[in-house]
Amino acid sequence: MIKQPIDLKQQLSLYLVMGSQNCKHDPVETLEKAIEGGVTLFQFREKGEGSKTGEEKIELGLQLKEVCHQYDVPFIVNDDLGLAIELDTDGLHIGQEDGDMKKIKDTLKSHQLFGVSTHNVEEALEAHRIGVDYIGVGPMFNTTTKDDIEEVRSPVVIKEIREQLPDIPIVGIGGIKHDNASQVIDAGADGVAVISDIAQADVPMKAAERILKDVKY
Ligand SMILES: Cc1ncc(COP(=O)(O)OP(=O)(O)O)c(N)n1
Ligand SMILES: Cc1ncsc1CCOP(=O)(O)O
Ligand SMILES: [Mg+2]
Repeated sequence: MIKQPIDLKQQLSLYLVMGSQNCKHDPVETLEKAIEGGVTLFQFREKGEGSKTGEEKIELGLQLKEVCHQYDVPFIVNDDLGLAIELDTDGLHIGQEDGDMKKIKDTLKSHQLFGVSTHNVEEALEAHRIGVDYIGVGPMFNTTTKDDIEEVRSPVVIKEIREQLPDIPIVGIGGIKHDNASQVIDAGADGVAVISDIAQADVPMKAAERILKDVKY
């Protein structure tokens, strides 16, 4: 367990979401270099074609958690409540289809952050009512990284959610790159969540630095 963030909004600034299937280079090295480039939060999303399962997934999760903790970056796991408990992660991120939000929240330990994906104002209001720590909103732009995405929303949906929920920590996701990240921040997000622009980069540290320049806090 690491110290919980002093300011979660600040920790959301540059949220790297990644599994081994997303990486051009070795995932442990990719994460380390990306953190050196400024990544502030990490989500282990080992999912889809080419991803690891079973013991291999657990082993990689442990290695990535260790890297995160060397740099005081919280380690969040995607989808997998069992893994979040087993690895005693710093948090869990789930989507609308990933289970009963309230029950999952009640199962997590008090130090564990709870993030939920939302696509519109109604889902965001419900997540807020349940008491999630932050919401992911997307897809902001076109992406080929995830097959089963909902329709592209654009940063306008963040503006709408922000008007209703002035204080909730928000991170945008989906097709975010260095040349469009500022649109997401300008709409009211506290940060951007990124997969391919960092994990597929030739030099992940430079890619992270480049996006971070557009993310003010
Ligand atoms: C920060 C963040 N926001 C949204 C998502 C997407 O979650 P979900 O809709 O459950 O899809 P999968 O990632 O599980 O395929 C996310 N992972 N992180
Ligand atoms: C996990 C996820 N959820 C909504 S879009 C998306 C994929 C984001 O990947 P990329 O940053 O490569 O577009
Ligand atoms: Mg999910």
